[in-house]
Amino acid sequence: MPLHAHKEAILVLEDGRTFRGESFGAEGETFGEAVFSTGMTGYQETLTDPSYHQQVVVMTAPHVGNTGVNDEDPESRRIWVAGYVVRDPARVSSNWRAKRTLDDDLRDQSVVGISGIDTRALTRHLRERGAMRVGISTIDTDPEVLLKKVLASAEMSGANLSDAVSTAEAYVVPAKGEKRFTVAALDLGIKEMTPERMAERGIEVHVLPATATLEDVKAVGADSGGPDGLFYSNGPGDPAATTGQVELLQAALAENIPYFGICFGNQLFGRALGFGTYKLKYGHRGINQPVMDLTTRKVEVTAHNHGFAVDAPIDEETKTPYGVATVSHVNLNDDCVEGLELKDAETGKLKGFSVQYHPEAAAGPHDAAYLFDRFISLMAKEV
Ligand SMILES: NC(=O)CC[C@H](N)C(=O)O
Repeated sequence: MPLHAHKEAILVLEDGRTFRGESFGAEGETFGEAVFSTGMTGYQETLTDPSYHQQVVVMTAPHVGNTGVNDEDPESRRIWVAGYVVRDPARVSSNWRAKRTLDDDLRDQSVVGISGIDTRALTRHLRERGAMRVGISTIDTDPEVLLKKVLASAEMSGANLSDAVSTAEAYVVPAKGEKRFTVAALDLGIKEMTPERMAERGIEVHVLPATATLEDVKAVGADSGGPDGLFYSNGPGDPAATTGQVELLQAALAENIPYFGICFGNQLFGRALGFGTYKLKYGHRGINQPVMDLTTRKVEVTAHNHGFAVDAPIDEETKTPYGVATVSHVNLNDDCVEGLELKDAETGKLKGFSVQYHPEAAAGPHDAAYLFDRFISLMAKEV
């Protein structure tokens, strides 16, 4: 199926750098934080990851859309990226699962994109200057006009976005096979593959809205004494702008509810333990990031999507009101904190852990899937 006829489009960064191309997906105007993803596969998973809410994603892979869009790979109910930037969109979808083209899907979901851009130059610019606000427009292609609007658009620092992407109602993902544990999972922007990975290990997952209280958490599995564990998902926004969920986690830790967190859930775990968070220059987004598990010294190749990180000392124990915290994983590219662990100060038993990357990684790699088994061991009190 050929691409639709496309209009002239313009992309303007907040520092004034301008790129011209043609519209891809919906026509119109959009704003967000410009970030780049180095994943060569998994564009459907990227587009539908709620953590990308209010971000304009630049794909470094030059040819995007080859396998079209199917109904199995979305990570949530819709596309969340605020805009999409590609070099060369595929003109045909070549996959037996494809139901529509990427161009059509972006149009149907009113996602404004731009193609024909020198994405290598744009990525190099973002690497050198850092992630920044951007606008894409097919409505007014005067860079001066668009720049003014970009400068008036929302910043990512300080943005609290979880409520906007979270589920309105709690729901249950049943355990597959024999049910072993019941977990309360706070949806801060959860990806569908996360409860799935738990369910296939015998966990009944009660997904709760981001606004859930300690009572809501404790009501999960109340007939068998409350939840076996608490999980915090990935999600968009600045972890420093969140207080309610940090306090909820502190209250849960004080009650010794075993904890597992992914990505935003790692950052909020860090904050609950008293660490700060900071904005990375341009973040980690892709599926080939090398991370070392500091306990085993084993290196995993992992999927990432984060622009913030936890500020915690590596190779040092930190005493907290909830136990002793340590950094469990680091990124080998930039030594950034990629995982945290909390142990009981007296018994040395694990109380909670979290990682900054994505062990559920629907588009792969699956090196980190062992972390879901670790959550099982934590709830079974084996570690
Ligand atoms: N995927 C995530 O959970 C991202 C967390 C946070 N919004 C960040 O950008 O760092």
